[in-house]
Amino acid sequence: MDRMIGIIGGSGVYEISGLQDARWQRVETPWGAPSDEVLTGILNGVRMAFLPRHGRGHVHTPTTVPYRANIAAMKKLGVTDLVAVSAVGSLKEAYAPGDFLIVDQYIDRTFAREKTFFEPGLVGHVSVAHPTCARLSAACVAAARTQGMTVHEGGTYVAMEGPQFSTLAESRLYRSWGADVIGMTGMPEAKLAREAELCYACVAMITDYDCWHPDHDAVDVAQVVATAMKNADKARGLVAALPGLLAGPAVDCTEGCGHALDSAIMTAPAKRDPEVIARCMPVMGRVLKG
Ligand SMILES: CSC[C@H]1O[C@H](OP(=O)(O)O)[C@H](O)[C@@H]1O
Ligand SMILES: Nc1ncnc2[nH]cnc12
Repeated sequence: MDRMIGIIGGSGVYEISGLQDARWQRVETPWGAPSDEVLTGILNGVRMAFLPRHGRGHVHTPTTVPYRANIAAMKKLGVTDLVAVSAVGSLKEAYAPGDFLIVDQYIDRTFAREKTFFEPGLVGHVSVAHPTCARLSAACVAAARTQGMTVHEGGTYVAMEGPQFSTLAESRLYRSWGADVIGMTGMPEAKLAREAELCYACVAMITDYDCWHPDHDAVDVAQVVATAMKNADKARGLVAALPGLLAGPAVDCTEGCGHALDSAIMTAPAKRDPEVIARCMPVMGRVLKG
């Protein structure tokens, strides 16, 4: 099998263009339906799957996005390399609206979401010390450079519950922690991708200065949408450059993403719940089979 690229599109990115044999298809998972149908097709010889995170027309709040179904749908379609595109606020002067940042760390402040595929009857713990795939992230940086984009390599994303934007005190607190950008959807997406043994990278599109910057108005949806629209073509250019950088057979990722579950499962085989095993098979089949 060859590598397959999955794209989860964030606010302002509800489709990708240029796919051969493009079709929107329904995918069902044990965790229900994903945010929308998935657009599949071929781009420059590489199989692609695109899913708008909030659904076409933006129907899901950051809390109600069906994160488990989204990751499971990508896995089920055969995706090996999953790139998330996310609109974010900047927490640093040097990261200006219109710039892109390839995230490599997260602070997870979300609290009202299902964050794991594991459940009683099948308990496991994966490492998220390095929550993104360095190989895939490097490809995203290279793809951004082919488009002449201003791209920052590595940075910490604060995932907040939302849907309200931050208070000034919160924004200042996150800055004091040294975080770089803030958004509402990066978690639990990255954690679930790790449990599903997918390579995951996050292309953060900076749309605003949140509310801490003395020279800029506090963020509102109009600002986010205007900057996202202005930069959507750049994001699409980055996506179009990925197949040329990632094409090839689906050999094990050098970063070990495809083996995240090797020593993760704690529940003794005799104590595992067959129903839970059946449910988790589409995402953890590699270690649950046999
Ligand atoms: C439209 S402003 C807030 C909204 O935008 C970001 O979405 P995404 O991460 O899917 O690009 C942010 O996380 C919020 O969900
Ligand atoms: N300032 C901000 N806070 C949270 N999510 C965002 N998405 C885009 N800008 C944001």
